[in-house]
Amino acid sequence: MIYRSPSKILYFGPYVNSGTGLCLSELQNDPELLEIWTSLVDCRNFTDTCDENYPYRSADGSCNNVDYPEWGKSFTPQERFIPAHYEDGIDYPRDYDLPSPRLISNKLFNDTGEGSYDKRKTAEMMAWGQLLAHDFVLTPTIAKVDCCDQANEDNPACFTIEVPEDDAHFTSTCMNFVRSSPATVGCVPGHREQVNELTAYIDGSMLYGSTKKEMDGLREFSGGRMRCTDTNLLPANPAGMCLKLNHNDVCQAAGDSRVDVVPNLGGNHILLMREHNRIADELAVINHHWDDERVFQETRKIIAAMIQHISYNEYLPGVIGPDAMTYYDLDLSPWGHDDPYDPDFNPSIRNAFAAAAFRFGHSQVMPEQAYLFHDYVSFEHYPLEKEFMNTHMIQKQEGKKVPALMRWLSYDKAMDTDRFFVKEIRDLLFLKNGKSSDLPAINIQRGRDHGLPSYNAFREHCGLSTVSQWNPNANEGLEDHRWSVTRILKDLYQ
Ligand code: HEM
Ligand SMILES: [Ca+2]
Repeated sequence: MIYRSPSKILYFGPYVNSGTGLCLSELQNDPELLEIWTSLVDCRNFTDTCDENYPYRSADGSCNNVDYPEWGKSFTPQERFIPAHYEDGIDYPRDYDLPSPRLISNKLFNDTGEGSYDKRKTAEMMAWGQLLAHDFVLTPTIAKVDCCDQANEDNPACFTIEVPEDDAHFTSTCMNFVRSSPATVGCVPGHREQVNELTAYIDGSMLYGSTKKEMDGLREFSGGRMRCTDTNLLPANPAGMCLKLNHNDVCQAAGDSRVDVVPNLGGNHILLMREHNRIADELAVINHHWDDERVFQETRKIIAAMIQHISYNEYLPGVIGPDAMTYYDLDLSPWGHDDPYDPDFNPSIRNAFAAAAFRFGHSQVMPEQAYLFHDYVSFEHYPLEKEFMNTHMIQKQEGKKVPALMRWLSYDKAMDTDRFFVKEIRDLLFLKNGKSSDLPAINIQRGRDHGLPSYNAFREHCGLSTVSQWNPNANEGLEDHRWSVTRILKDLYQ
């Protein structure tokens, strides 16, 4: 599997679209194109050899499977469940005749009081989902560009979202959107794929990093420990993009660069870092003969196992329910080890899982962040829109309030998993200087950017009936949707 420098490959799309009149297979054999292609692309063939006897995971996920050393490695293209569907078969998003994602968001996702807190799932269910997502996928975008600026009208990195003129929140008719970095599979010109910058394995890479360089930068190199501040917080990241609204606030350094997005995420990162150091200290005491490397790697192995266990034993049953756990043979054995490892299965993240399915968690996002104090009665609430990229809740009083943040997550409830998204992420995402964005609208546009095929194509792939009529009572109707939802979809897509 080969990953190419994304910013360069971008120019392949416009070249093909510029009316050569050739189809992809012809282009692949066209000497002129191939010459341009080879001058642009950076084919990173995997050249390392795997040491079959090395007992720990590599930092970048390579060599997990010695027969396919690049499977699940960081900086490789994402896989697909079903083939990509672009307008031109190569890289142009399928948006012809499709409604504006913000219009869909207004009609389908707007929480006008129907959305409610989940009766059982704690806020930590949401927070763990986000943490877990940041263990297995980060899809880079091309650059930081203001695509609504006229100067970027023809920028191929841009794919702005059209905002309806009568929008109840946004006054501008343009919402910024930058396309994901392109890549292709195989060392030949091909259709557009997207990259995963992280190890696809649940291996704690949000804590340790997804390259050796990142990992080394986060290690203390003493006693097997991870670096932390004197007050047991994450080390500072001087290059971070957080808000720093208060004098002593700093951005945090972690294995995943999104650590500062919301306090619930930073809090969970701190939890893992502290747990690593707690275990490392204990292992070092009982194993005097172990050096720093041994203590670090053994601890890392235990932490990854803990993350996997929590995810499969507690989180996943909460998400899909006990019946689906059993149906898909996902229940863990109550004792001993299972060995369901399949060496022929590529564990790379599937594009539609990252760009669509696992974003279900955005519906669980609560409208606030909070502290809950020792008495389990006194709260201090902060509106979510004030907390995006804001590390103050974590760093206030040198981190003394982190336990109260984690207590809140373990006690209060997440929002229901449904079609409603709180206004804090639907209207006010990343609010700064009066400008903000809409997360579920971005999710829809991201699906189009990545060439995800239609809902019907996925229904077919999942063994569900395909739909050709709106009437839920008719044959080939949207029978597994409520009529209230079908009606909205019908208005939008008919
Ligand atoms: C306050 C909480 C959260 C915020 C502010 C947030 C925000 C975001 C943003 C801004 C993106 C990038 C969207 C894009 O440009 O395409 C994103 C992606 C994503 N989010 Fe969330 N999110 C939150 C919670 C969650 C939760 C609870 C889950 C899952 C249970 C989740 C799963 C994902 C996934 C899988 C992606 C795609 C990542 C990638 O491929 O790079 N997020 N989120
Ligand atoms: Ca990982």
